[in-house]
Amino acid sequence: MAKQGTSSTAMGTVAIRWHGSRLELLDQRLLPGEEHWMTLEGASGVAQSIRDMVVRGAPAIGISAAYGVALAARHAGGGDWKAEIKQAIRELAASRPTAVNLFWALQRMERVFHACHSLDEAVKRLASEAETIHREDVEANVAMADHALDLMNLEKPVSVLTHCNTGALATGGYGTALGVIRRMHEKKLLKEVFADETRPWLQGSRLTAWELARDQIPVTLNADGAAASILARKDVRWVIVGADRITANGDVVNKIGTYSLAVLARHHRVRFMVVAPSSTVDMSLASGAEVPLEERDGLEVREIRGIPLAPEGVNVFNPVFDVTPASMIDAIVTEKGVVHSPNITGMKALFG
Ligand SMILES: CSC[C@@H](O)[C@@H](O)C(=O)COP(=O)(O)O
Repeated sequence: MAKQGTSSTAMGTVAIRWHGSRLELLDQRLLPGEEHWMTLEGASGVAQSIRDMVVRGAPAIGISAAYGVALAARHAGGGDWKAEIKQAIRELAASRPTAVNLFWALQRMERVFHACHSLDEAVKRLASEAETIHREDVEANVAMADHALDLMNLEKPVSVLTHCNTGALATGGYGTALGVIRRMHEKKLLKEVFADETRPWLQGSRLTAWELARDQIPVTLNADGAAASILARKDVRWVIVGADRITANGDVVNKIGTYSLAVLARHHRVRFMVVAPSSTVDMSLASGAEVPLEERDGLEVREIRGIPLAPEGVNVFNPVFDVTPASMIDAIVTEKGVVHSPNITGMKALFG
């Protein structure tokens, strides 16, 4: 079922709405042209929505999956309800491989599930845990914006460049890297924000430009290939991006193109900041080389909404994430604090 509605609330743009017995997701495949909400009543629909990128962005995927588990409990048949919920968790875990927030949120839900003695208890406690995960994500975003502003220590407005979409659409609200940019704007410390269009899925042009324009934050959109020239000519002080997984040595896995930006930033002596909640940190993996990097259908590169951009059937390599080595990053900002010049020691000091 689908319906229209507004994605603006008193706290700004939102993309996830929970109503107790159903979950509503703003269909990000259709932005910026159409604001269309999908209504999900079961975990399978939520898993499909994550796979198809109705909802995307690491924290938003985790939050949606948590609500998916809550829905599974609510609609469990009453017979072997435990088996039904376990199956839902398995299905949600198989939706996308890279963002660790998905597995982190499912583990939290699983812990609560294992402590429940009846279906009634599971229905209540799983819904409440999903709401807590959602609320804590927004709180983390606000805290990260504070830490990032302290780190930048700005005395006058500066220009920044960002990649992909890390805003309210990608999180529970406010955003990670885009939350920092939002806060810079609120404090009149933002001169100009350049947004990479982010081929092939166009999270920058379709989502970031839409979200910033909607919140009346001026944005300048650029083709990904223009980033080098912008860093060379436009007095950009910081490149600010999000993450899908940060490993124990401080390597950052994020949207394809992040690594190239880090190389460019280093060449132009522009500082490079990664902003992500601690739910994105995976201390169980030693380095980015161990992270499964999702590859999606070549159709995403070959065409846009049915319009061919390349010869039919041409071979395409479409990895949608890359690994930025820790050595190329100036700071990782989380709600727990900042890791400067990340390495295993700094990561362990903050994340154990
Ligand atoms: C706060 S969102 C951080 C990341 O998830 C974001 O930069 C990103 O890479 C999103 O990828 P996507 O494929 O759109 O889910």
